[in-house]
Amino acid sequence: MNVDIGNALASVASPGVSRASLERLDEQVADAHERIEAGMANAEHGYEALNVPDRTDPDEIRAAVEPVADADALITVGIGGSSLGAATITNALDSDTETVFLDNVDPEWVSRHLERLPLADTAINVVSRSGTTAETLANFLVVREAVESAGVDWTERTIVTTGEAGPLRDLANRHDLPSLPVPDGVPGRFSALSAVGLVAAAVCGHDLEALLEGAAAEAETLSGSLFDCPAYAYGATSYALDQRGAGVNAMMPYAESLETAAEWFAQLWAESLGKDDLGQTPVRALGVTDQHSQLQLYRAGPRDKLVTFVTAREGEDRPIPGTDVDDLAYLGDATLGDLLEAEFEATEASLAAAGRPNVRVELERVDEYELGGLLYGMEAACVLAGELYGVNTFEQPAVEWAKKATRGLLGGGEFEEAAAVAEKTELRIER
Ligand SMILES: O=P(O)(O)OC[C@H]1O[C@H](O)[C@H](O)[C@@H](O)[C@@H]1O
Repeated sequence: MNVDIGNALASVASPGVSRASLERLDEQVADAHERIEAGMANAEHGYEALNVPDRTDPDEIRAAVEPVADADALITVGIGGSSLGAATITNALDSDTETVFLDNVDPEWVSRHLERLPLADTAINVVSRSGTTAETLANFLVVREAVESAGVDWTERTIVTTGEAGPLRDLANRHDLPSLPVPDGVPGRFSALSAVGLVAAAVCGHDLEALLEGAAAEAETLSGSLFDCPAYAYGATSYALDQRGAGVNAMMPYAESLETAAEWFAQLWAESLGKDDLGQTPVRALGVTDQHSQLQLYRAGPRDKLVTFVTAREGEDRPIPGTDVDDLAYLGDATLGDLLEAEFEATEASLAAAGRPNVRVELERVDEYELGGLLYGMEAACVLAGELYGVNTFEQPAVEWAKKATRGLLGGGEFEEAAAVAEKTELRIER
């Protein structure tokens, strides 16, 4: 990926970061890079995530999915980091295999999918690093029962990706299911380029080598200066803008296929950096659609936002048919791609003209290689930002509280968090 931070400079935007400040920040980037390199070299928890492209074996993943390679549909049961990476890849790329991601326990929605899908020709991809996540295990039990009721042997259609030990690992062993490990030391939100994200990609027939090569090429750019490394340029600029008041980071891909990438980014940024009263709030937007809903706020609302555009330089195009309506004639000389690009450039310029900081992340096109680069690049940007904030990027203790409370409420043990639910302060206004 390439990154253009010109519209984040103080000469353009407020908040903005001056060239001189960036140069000072670059000294901290050099120190952070040293720390990151050492963490990678020693396979330390979290830093190991940046070694994933080197450590992932595409043959092992393809062998595990071989029994379901002919599936017409794929249900991935997982949540957060065990779903969003795979969804980012498969939603971005074209495939004949329909993909469904059960990352919610809304019963009506789950049932609707199960009633609609051709269960006899559907593969099931269960993913949980811990193997204990209630939503994932509950959904898996529901899917398994539905598949059994359809007269299908679920053990022949299921692939498990999980940690070395835990209830899901036990289940995979008991039924002799094809299973893959979640690499050690790699938190879920950093695991898209391991089996966690690549099983779904393999079932859909995507090029795993290209995904990993794109990521490896991005890894090659990691260096001690933000001016030489697009990922660090993005991480450092986002951090610097947050320090100057841009506490919101709205990611706005100009490609429908990249909408899920903004969701994946939101988890990465929020769970990794949101701690110790610090962190930048990720917001999901989509170009051009959200020009007609959120742009007003981004251009004229509080000066607390960085807008991150993600664009692809080339892609499939489609001409706009001509018309004899005079006022619409200009459209007939263009393509949908021309319109998309013109709208992107106009939006970017409109934010800059209003002094609102924005950064452009450019891909050549939306394919496996470029996606691998984007996923890896944003992960590296996040790790760098975590170093600059001085937070523990790789933990998410605040998420655990609600997990314990939920478990307690369902009778899964004694948790003081569950008791706190009953203590809610009320001020009800009723009709
Ligand atoms: O992969 P799992 O162990 O099932 O975890 C799934 C997700 O749930 C947790 O609550 C964490 O906050 C996420 O970081 C994680 O990606």
